[in-house]
Amino acid sequence: MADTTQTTPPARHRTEPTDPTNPAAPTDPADGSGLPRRSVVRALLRLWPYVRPVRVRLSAAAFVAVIASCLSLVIPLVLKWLVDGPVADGDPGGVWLGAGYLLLLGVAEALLFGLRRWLVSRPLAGVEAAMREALYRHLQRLPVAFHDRWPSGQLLSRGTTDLQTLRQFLTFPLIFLLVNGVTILVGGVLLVVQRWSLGLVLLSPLVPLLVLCSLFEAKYGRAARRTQDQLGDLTTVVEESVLGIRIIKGFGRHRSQARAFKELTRALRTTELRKARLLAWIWGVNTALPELALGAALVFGTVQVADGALSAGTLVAFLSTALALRWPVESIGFMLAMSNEAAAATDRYFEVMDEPPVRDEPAVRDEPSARPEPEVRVEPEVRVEPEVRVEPAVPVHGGGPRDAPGGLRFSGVAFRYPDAPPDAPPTLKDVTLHVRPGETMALVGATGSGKTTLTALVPRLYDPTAGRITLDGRDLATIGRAEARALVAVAFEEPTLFSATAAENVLMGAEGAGEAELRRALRIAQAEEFVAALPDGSATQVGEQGLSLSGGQRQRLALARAVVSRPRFLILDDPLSALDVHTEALVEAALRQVLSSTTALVVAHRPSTVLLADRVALLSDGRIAAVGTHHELLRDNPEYAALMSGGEEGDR
Ligand SMILES: Nc1ncnc2c1ncn2[C@@H]1O[C@H](COP(=O)(O)OP(=O)(O)OP(=O)(O)O)[C@@H](O)[C@H]1O
Repeated sequence: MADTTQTTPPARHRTEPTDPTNPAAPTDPADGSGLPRRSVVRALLRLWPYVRPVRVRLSAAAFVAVIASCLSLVIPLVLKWLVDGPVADGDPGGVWLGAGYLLLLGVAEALLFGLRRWLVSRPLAGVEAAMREALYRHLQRLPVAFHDRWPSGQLLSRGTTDLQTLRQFLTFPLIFLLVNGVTILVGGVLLVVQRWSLGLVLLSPLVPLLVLCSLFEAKYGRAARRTQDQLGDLTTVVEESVLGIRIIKGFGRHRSQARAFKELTRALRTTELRKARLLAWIWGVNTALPELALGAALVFGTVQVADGALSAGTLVAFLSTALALRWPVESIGFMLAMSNEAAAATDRYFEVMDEPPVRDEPAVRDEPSARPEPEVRVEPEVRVEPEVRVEPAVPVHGGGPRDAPGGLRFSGVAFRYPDAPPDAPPTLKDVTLHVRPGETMALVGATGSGKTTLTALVPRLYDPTAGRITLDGRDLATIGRAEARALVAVAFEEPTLFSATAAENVLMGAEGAGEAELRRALRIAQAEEFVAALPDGSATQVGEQGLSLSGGQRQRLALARAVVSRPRFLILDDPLSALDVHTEALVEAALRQVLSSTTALVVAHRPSTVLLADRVALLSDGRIAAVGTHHELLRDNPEYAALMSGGEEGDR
């Protein structure tokens, strides 16, 4: 087989025709797509680890199919015997016997093809399931940065349509390319043996067909890849439209959204039509050239029979063999098309599978020498505001001495998103902050200042690019991700609920937690009452497939999930933003009990949330610009006062 395409692995712009990861990849200028080409066989060979467990069944199915196909070549030989023997001799008994043989051969062929399908159906469905499971498992282990980069539709289409394409390839073209190849070879030998001169006439289109097929394959491969990418883009748009249906309707954007969708479907249709044209072209060529050769052989053979140089039976057998080879030859274009689609699907599948997963092991070993030195990047012209380190006016819950080793400590932490533009400054430049054991620290900053980014470093959703974070004196880089996530619980402003019951959603936060813990967590999050009022209480299905909950109800369930495990460290990213003032006050009162035994970092936008905290840290320009109590910062820090202005009224 010749070549197919491979485009750029990840991409927000899936159908961009360039491959930045491989600028030297050869392209086919004639195609005009600029897409690089890649060996179909090399791509498909990567399926071997998944196909290996079913290799015996697959080989047996191929063997059975080859036998069935070759049986069809025996039929012309029986015909020859029938025409030259019983028919020529006027022997009705012999004719009935011949008809019986033909019927037997036909039935045997049908049974064998049925057996082939039975042999492969179940194991290949298993291969598809195993590949899908492997993809899902791998997606769970890929870093958050990967998911930031990849559109969800591209991942969805890889896990659905691409894997379906692969199963179809393994069920049909993989076996039939072999079967057809063997049938054409055996049939060709039979033709030449029966009458070499006629055989050569019939086989004369072979070389031009091979050349045309390889041309077809190269072009079709690129179109196949493009279609699958466009399908992924389309899936992304559909998914976003469904998830954002309220926004689309609310802003009356359904027309523009429909227009954008139409453009994508048009682009997909254009590529599909290109594929159809290519397929029609190769199908036409694969039919016309052999038919022309067959016509020529028929004329040539008839002349030979008329001259008495050839028996009528031999000509009938010859033509029957030629007709038996029609389908194997005609279908080659179709088989190549499916193989190219499978190769493109394989490439797309392994683009994700080849992404390195996050390893659940410490980034560095717990040796002082192995720890990365905090990289303090302070540009001389940028003045860092001195930290207002004033002892809290209110007593710190369970607080230790000022420089106790425990708690949560950031030392010279810097962070840049992996997909940030190269000239963009890092999101966090030099964050140094100590949240004492048992202390609740509010994190305040202008929008986009990096608060969410900083909190995401604690459960190791991302690792800092420089500097160090310690949990109770232990370097986070020396703690495995699983352990870090057992120590740290998080609740985000955007509460995500899964298609599961309310109880299951909450208990996701603590392995092995029971009913008592569930009740306690729901009580703290002020969710007990509304959960009890759900049709099946905490056993009510919520999330995407379940009952729709209000934003505040979702936030409270997410908060319950964060506190259910009584975490050592709690990270809350503005988790009360959707609550009314009254409920917020109740949640805060209950949270205070939890927070007194937990070291917490709470992103806050409103003074009411800030007042939950013992102290407040102001994040500005990628650094902690000030630390103090709410009132101290209000008094001493104009930036903080500006951020908090307007929210004071009504707060305690
Ligand atoms: N995945 C990402 N890749 C690249 N840049 C990102 C990514 N996520 C966030 N950013 C950028 O990092 C900066 C800080 O974002 P972050 O969400 O941490 O801010 P924030 O202080 O939490 O904002 P807000 O108060 O509005 O929630 C922003 O400029 C944002 O554009």
